[in-house]
Amino acid sequence: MSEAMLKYITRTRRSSINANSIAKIARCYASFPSSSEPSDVAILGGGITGIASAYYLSKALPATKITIYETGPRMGGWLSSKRLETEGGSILFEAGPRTLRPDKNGVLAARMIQELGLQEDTIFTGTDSPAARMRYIYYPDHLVRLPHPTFGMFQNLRTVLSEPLFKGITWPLLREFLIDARDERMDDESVGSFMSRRISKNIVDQAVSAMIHGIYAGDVWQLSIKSLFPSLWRYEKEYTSIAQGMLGQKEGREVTKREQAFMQEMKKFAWDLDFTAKLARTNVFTFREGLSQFSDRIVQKLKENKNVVFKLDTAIKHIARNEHASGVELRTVNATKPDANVPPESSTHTHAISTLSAHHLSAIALPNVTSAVAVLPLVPKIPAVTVMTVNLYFRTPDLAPPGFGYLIPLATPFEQNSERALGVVFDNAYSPSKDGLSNFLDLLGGNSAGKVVVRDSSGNEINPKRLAVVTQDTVPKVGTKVTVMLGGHYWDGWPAYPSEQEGLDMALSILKRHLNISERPLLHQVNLQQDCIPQYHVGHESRLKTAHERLKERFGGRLRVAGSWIEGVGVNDCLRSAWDVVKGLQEGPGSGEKTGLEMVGQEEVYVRLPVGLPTGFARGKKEGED
Ligand SMILES: C=Cc1c2[nH]c(c1C)Cc1[nH]c(c(CCC(=O)O)c1C)Cc1[nH]c(c(C)c1CCC(=O)O)Cc1[nH]c(c(C)c1C=C)C2
Repeated sequence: MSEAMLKYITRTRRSSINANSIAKIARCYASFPSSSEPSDVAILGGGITGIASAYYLSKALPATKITIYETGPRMGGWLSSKRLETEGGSILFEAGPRTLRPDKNGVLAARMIQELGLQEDTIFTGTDSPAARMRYIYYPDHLVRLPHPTFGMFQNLRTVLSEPLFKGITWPLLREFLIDARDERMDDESVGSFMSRRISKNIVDQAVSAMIHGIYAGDVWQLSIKSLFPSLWRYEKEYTSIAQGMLGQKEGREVTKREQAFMQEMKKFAWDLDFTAKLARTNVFTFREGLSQFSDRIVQKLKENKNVVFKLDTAIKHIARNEHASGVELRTVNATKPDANVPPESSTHTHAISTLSAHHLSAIALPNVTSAVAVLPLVPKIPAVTVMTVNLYFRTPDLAPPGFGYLIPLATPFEQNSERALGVVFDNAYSPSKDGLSNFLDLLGGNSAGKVVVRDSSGNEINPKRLAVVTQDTVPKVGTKVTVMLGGHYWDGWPAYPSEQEGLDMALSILKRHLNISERPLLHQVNLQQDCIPQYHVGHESRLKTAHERLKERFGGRLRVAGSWIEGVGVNDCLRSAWDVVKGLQEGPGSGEKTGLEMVGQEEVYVRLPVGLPTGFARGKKEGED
């Protein structure tokens, strides 16, 4: 019996119990969902975490009513792909993330692709492609191609010995295993501090800061080593050095029991083995219509389900436990026509999953009373950075070198990066056009008629199926497509951001200086993504633990959280966060203790996987196989 029911009965007992009140109790009992059954769940936020949570929930608990509340007019959040028309076709631009990786949490995206029948629209970029092998850092005044095993020992050695990028890095890296492990009492530190303590400050300023720009657009001197690279943090403690920790993995990779259980669960899925074989050779993947096609397909699937309701253009003003503590109450207004005279609409749900930012959630969870007592925010402050992405398309092909793109480290002199760019993505690398393949594809008609046989450069006949490549851009002759990334931590505390025109000018100036591109772009799109990447600053884990305690205390398991501020900032991490929060809801016992953050900072038990054991999907089985 619920806490609310008990309260009701106690109150009723004080007065006389008669037939009427017994009937009232019975009615009341029937209207209360059993203690923690998630029969009516509100999902706050229609970004990728929100819709993935709805998707997993609708599969795990099909009878549950799900309502997704989204402030904006569309679902998908930061996943935003747009097609721009140009001569003879169109070019697809991504404002936010553009590719996904199949490894680790990527197994969830892979699984959804199969479940949603998206394989035919998936663009796979191979592990042996230029995108996977050729990555660059701009330092101090030119692009440096990073060493890769496929370039051979001689070439790699030459790069390391001749490039200023590697100055003050190579030797400290080799003797890292001699450096003493940290003091036991140290609870966290910045990535920059950890790496300079164990290796050198040069490696931080010249290299690690670049990598951190490419993932978090953040400041290496503020971000937490414990939250961003937990295995490196652990190797130092358990093995006394990073090098020895890595060597230790040769006997079999160590994973937490939680990860092992997740992988085992993923393996039970009835994988299409052709698909997983492709994924095993894939570095990154995307879709014909960009990453929005992925979120759109999830939404389309959800729309087929009569238990799922979408509330677009609906801003949540307030969230609290309802009167009987048997659920949560939301107060919402129309986001397009906010009118102070129209009272907010109220709705009650047995549970809510918030996929909002930590800041947004804390703002709507403030108690509705004017009180002199300051109330602690539900989630302690987790900052976020703003990134401006500038998509550009030039008519001339190959204006950028082959490869994924380049990153700009902190150490790059100001005069080489006065615009404070973080890096540039060469979008052609993962998004091929029909061009180049078009000759082959034209021949295909003849081939299927038995007239023409297509051969590769070694004279081997090419299977026509191999040529049926999915492409994003539809122009007959592809030009150069790049995205310049600006801002991030460099813009922290700025009262205003550059305008679209200023962003465009800054991007063109960077490309002129770094790649000598002076052509005017045929197409461009400037996207200001405000507060798009949460920053896991030093102490992040303890902030999450605090949030867990407050959520538990104030919402008793009725409000759960998921999103990019919890398990990682990538799309795959958001899917994992959605998966985990739904698992938590599905597991009845102890649900009042659950918040979506219950796994944070737990004493982890590690197990060793047998050598070469692949990730969750790679050993998939056909349905019915043991
Ligand atoms: C809007 C800009 C973003 C920057 N980082 C991310 C976004 C969305 C998130 C992110 N980017 C990467 C990862 C690692 C895991 C992965 O999925 O690969 C994460 C969590 C790697 C990455 N960085 C860039 C690209 C194209 C990718 C591949 C994944 C993706 O499409 O986002 C380029 C890049 N991203 C940022 C910058 C400054 C940058 C510079 C070249 C910031």
